[in-house]
Amino acid sequence: MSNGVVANGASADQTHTASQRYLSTRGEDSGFSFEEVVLKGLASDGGLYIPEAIPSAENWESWKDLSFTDLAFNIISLFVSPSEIPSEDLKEIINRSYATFRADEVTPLVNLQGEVHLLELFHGPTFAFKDVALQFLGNLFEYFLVRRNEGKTGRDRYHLTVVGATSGDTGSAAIYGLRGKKDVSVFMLHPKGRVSPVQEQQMTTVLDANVHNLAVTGNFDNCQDIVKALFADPEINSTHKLGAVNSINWARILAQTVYYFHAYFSLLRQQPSTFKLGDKVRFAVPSGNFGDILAGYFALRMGLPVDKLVIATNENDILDRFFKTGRYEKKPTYGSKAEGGLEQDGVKAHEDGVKETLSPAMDILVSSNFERLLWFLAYQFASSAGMDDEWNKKQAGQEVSSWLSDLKNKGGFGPVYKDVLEAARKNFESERVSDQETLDTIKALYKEVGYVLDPHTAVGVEAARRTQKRALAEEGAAKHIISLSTAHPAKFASAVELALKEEPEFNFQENVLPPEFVGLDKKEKRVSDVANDWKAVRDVVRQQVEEEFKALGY
Ligand SMILES: Cc1ncc(COP(=O)(O)O)c(C=O)c1O
Ligand SMILES: N[C@@H](CCOP(=O)(O)O)C(=O)O
Repeated sequence: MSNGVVANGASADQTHTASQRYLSTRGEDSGFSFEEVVLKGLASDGGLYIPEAIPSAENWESWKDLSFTDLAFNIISLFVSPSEIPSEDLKEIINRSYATFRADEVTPLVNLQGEVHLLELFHGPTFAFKDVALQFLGNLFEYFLVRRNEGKTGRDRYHLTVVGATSGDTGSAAIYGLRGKKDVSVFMLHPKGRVSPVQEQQMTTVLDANVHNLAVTGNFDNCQDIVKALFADPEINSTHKLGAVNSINWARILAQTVYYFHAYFSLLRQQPSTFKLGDKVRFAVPSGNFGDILAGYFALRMGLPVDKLVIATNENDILDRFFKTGRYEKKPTYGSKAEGGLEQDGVKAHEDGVKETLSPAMDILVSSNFERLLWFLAYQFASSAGMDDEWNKKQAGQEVSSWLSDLKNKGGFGPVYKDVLEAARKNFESERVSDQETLDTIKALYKEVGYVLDPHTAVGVEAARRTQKRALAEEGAAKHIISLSTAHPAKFASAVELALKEEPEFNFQENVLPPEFVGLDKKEKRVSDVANDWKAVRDVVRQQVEEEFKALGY
C-alpha cells in the first residue's frame, strides 16, 4: 500500500476528471472525491452521490479477453483518480476482493435455454450477488481507514460506524465483507421474521466483536427509513462517523457495473456464430432497490451495446407501475380482488402496503437507487433547454428534490413529463411477475433443463422469457438476453421446495444444498431486538460501540 498520497478527506481537485468527482442528486453538494463519497455514503442533503459525468469506455472492445479482475481495474479506474488510490493499490484491492470467490471467472455466464443466458452472481462467500460489491467495499473501507489512522491511537482513530438495512442478502454480504476489520463497527437492521432462515443464520452466527445484528419490528422499508434518519441526524453522524453499505453507497453500483461488461464478453466467446462484437444484448434484472439494474444503466451509458434493461419486479411493483404510468407511488392504487382491484393470487399484503412474496429480498415499497436514474433523466430534460451545464445540473437537482419531497410527504409523485418517461423507456422496459408465475418458472426450468432457480432469479427469467416472446413476435427472431441470477437457490429453500415438491427426482439436500450451509442452524447466534424507532436504534448503536471501545481498551 502506498503512503498517504492524498490528504485525509481531500475534496476532488484538478487531478480528478469529471467522472472522478461526485455530486449529490439533490443538488446542494458537489466536488467530492471518491474517498469522501465512499466513506460518507449518503450526501448531507439526503441525496445520493453520482459522478459529475459518465465516462465513455472508449476502447471497451479491446477489453474482451481480460480477466474479471483486469476488467474491474479498467472500469473502476475511470471513476477513481490515481491521486486517491494509486493504480498498484487499486489492483491489489480488486485482486484480494475476488480471490474469495468460488468460481475462477467470478461471475460465470451459463446458457439456460435457447437465447436465454444466466449470469451467475452467487459464487461469493454468502451466495448472493451482493458479495461482488461488498467484498470490494469492505477492502476499500479498510484501505482508507488504514491511511487515515496512521500514527493515531485509541479514540483519536477514525472509527467508521456502518449502519445498513437488509432484507437478508446485503446484511450477510456486508457482514462477511467487514467482519473483524479494524476501525469499523457494522450494524445491520433486518425486519424481524421477514428474512429467510438461511439469511438469518448467515447474519447472526457471525460473532466477531465488530458485528451487530438488529432485528427490527417492522418491514424492510422501516429499516431503510431508520438508516436514513440516522444519517440525517447531525449528532450521531458526527460523533460516530456513519458509513453505508447499502446500494446508496456509490461503490456498490460501481463494482456491479463490471459484470455487465464481463457477461457481454462471455457471451461473445460462447456464441461466436450468432453474437458479434458490437451486437446489442438485453439484460433482465430482478429488481428491488434498483441498484443492480442501475449498474447496467451505467454500463450502457459508458458504451456497452445494450438494447434494453428489463426491470423484473415481484408484486411489490412500484417500478413496474412507474414505467407503465409515469407515476411513482408508494401505495398501489389498486386494492384486493374483492374490491374490484388488481391484487393477484391471494398474496398477503401488510397494512403498510408491502406484500410478502416468495422473493422476499425484493419486498420493497420504495427503490432507493431510482433517485439516481431520476437525476439523469431530469438532467437530460434540462439539457434540452439550451442553457449551460451548471444550470442543467442545478435544475436536475431541484427537480429530484421536489419529486422526492412529494414522495415523502404525499406518498408519490407524477406523472412525470412525457419526455422524461419516454427517455426512461428508451433504455428500460418492465415486467411484473406474480408468485404463481415465479413458482411456475422454477418448475418449468427444472423440468425443461434441470436447472434449479432461486425465486428472485426466477422473476428475472420469467421477465426474460416474456421479452423474448415479444421480440420473436415483433421482429421475427429471438435475441440473446442475459438474465441476472442474484442468489443461490439454497438461500430460499421454502420457495424452491414449494415449486419442486412434486418432482419425483428432486432432492433439495442432494441437488441444491451447498456444504457451507450444513449445520448453520446449530451455530451460536447473536442478535438484538429493537423497536421500529430510529431513536431507539441510535441508543443501541451508541451503547454497543461504547462496549466495543471499552473491550479494545480505548
Ligand atoms: C437475491 C436478490 N435478488 C434481487 C435483489 C434486488 O436487487 P436491487 O435491490 O439491487 O434491485 C436483491 C436485493 O437487493 C436480492 O437480494
Ligand atoms: N434486497 C436487499 C435490500 C437492500 O438493498 P441494497 O442493495 O440497497 O443494499 C437486501 O438483500 O438486503
